[in-house]
Amino acid sequence: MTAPDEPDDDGTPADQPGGPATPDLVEREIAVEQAHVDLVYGRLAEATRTAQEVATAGRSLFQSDRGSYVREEDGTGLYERDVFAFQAAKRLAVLDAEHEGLVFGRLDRTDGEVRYVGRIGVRDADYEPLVIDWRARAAEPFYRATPHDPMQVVRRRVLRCQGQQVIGIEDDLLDGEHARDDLAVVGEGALMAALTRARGHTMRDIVATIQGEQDEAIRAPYQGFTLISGGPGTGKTVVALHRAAYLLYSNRRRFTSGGVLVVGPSRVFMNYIERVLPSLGEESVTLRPVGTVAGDVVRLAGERVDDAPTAAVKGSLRMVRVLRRLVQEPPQAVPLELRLTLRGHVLVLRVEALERIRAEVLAHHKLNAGREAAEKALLQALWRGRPAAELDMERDEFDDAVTDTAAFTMFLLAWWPGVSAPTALARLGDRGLLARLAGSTLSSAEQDLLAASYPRTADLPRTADWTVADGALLDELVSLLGPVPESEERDEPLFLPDDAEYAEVVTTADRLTPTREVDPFAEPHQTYSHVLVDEAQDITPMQWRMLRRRGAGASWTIVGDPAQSSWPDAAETDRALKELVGTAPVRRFRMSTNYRSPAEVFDLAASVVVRAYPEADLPRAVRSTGVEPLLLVADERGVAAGAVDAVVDLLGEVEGTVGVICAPTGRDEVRAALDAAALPGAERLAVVTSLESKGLEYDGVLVVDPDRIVAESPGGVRSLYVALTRPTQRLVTLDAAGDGSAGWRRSRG
Ligand SMILES: Nc1ncnc2c1ncn2[C@@H]1O[C@H](COP(=O)(O)OP(=O)(O)OP(=O)(O)O)[C@@H](O)[C@H]1O
Repeated sequence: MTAPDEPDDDGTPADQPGGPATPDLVEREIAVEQAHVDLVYGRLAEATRTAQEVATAGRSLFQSDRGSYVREEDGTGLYERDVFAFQAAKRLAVLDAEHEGLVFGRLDRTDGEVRYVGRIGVRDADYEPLVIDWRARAAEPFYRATPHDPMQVVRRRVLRCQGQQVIGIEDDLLDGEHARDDLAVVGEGALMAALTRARGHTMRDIVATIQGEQDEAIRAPYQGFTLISGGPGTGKTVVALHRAAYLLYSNRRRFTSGGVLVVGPSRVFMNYIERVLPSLGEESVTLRPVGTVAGDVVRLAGERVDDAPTAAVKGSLRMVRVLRRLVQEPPQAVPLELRLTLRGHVLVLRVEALERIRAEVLAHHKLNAGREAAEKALLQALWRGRPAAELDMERDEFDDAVTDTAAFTMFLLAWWPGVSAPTALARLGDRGLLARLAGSTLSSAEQDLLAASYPRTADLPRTADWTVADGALLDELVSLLGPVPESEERDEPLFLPDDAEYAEVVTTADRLTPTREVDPFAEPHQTYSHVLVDEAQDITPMQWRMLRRRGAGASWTIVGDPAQSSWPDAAETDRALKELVGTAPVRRFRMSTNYRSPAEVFDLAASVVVRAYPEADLPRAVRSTGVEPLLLVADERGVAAGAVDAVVDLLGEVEGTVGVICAPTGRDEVRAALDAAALPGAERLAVVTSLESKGLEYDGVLVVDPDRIVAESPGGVRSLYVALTRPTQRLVTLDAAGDGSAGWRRSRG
């Protein structure tokens, strides 16, 4: 591509590389870029029209008009030629609706070539590229070139657009030596411009300003495990999402047919990130909060959370042992004896024999797949115990006669019923049974907690009652029990009906074509060819097992920061992750720059976390606002009233969102006080717990009663660290006690 015509140069020194940009110059440069952007949109509009015409004409010709019959191969050729344009136009419609700017970058190279970079690749009628897809190799220098290693790029330009209008440009001069005299350089730098803009309620893509170290992680090969670490605000989440889009681009066949699963901490978080992939033109990724990953095998809402100590028991690897014992238990209310009459003779199997048979069958079969084997074993035992002298029968005849009796058939169904995972898990509410199963595995206090979380009612817990941690236990049970035979599902069905509502932001329906070789009875879990896990520091060992079932043959991207963990036993999660990785190849990337919080805010947060967690990976903040965090103390009216005052000020100080972060037991009171105050600008406000604030960000943040957050979270100070690192602009804290006793302040390093 050659450089588009520059408008007439008025010859002022301001046009020289590096010189100050006058408003005139900026306007003229914008006009140049607008001309190219118009060309691209014009080309796409033209391609859409042709594709639609061909589609319509082709359909009518093939369907009815025998007179103007067109040979099939001609029609196919027309379709093929325009399918690309049609698909591109369809994607553009998505992008247009979702996002500003299909074209966002330009590279001026030392050899005079100009390359435009955009969300998708577009060619002109002669097949010359008008825009290169950001994921293509030719676009790499846009993200990697630096003044130190310019990669043949003289000037990198970022275009800011609103719809199809170019409204701003930001340049970096990377190679002054090779710059033409008339090469203009304008703007303050695209990154800073992007970072200082106010935030909305959903995350934006960063495709125009991806930084070098981020780009390396995004474009890393897919095989094995890619582990991305870094402190708060270093872009781990956006990098992971752009990586998903990159993998789909560079290995489309593999990943669209095999599927990509993105797992995050909560539904709020998934809603926050859900627009990033569509804005990059990717609709085919499955997004799931970790609480509903098991939604493919059991019905669950996965919204409720257990209190911290209970969640810790349910997440521990020790639960595997408890559940294995649970499935060995005879189901509730099974008959203790088999007794039937055959040709006047009474045949009996007593409880000891039955227990032996059950254990033997379960040693080789999952419970729900074991009934046939159980039947055979019962027949064998009856045969061995028959009065052989008096009952003169061949074996086949004997078996037929026994299985024909109603007593045997009814016994078998009652003694070996199909058991669903929810039915099995609910039995842990039986404290006596739990003591038997977990006596040597869980402490008595832990058993109490577990039993109390499954109330003993006549009915099963409702779908909405299962907690996030229960999801992994139910999943483990499905894998231990196998699917319930369809004919006898008595409670919650194992497979979801078509209209089931579960939290899948983008469905995989398209992906699951009938050609997939998955036998749902052999392996009920949906599997994926790439699994991407965000906030991995909070994935419990039981949840890692659940995720592993979704990605048995997958490649993985795992993103996290141990210093933000809310799991009490960091070593145990670490072990679980190591077990998952095994001997597979591992690639590690560390993100080192905090793009979210100003230095003043991050310094405070860092000083708090290092005391409790000295090994925290502290990034360098890229911005500074000159405004120190405000540390307030509630007066005699209490924290809720103090929070309302502080929020009024914050709403006035920042343009975008304001987050109020509370301890779990304090949130409702603060929310009620804010609701009652009915503040103008309340639509910009969110009141959340520190757990719920994971992965999110707000322009202004009020952290209410930091000591209480530390006290109520299993992650302790690490949970407070999460809260303190959410602001993009302003941080305010509000202590409850006015006597200077706030522990978190005293413990600052
Ligand atoms: N290259 C970039 N250009 C523009 N903005 C960026 C860039 N990298 C990151 N950001 C912004 O920085 C903020 C933090 O990014 P992100 O949420 O991905 O960080 P994180 O490392 O996942 O944080 P945490 O661990 O705290 O959840 C987001 O607003 C993101 O858009």
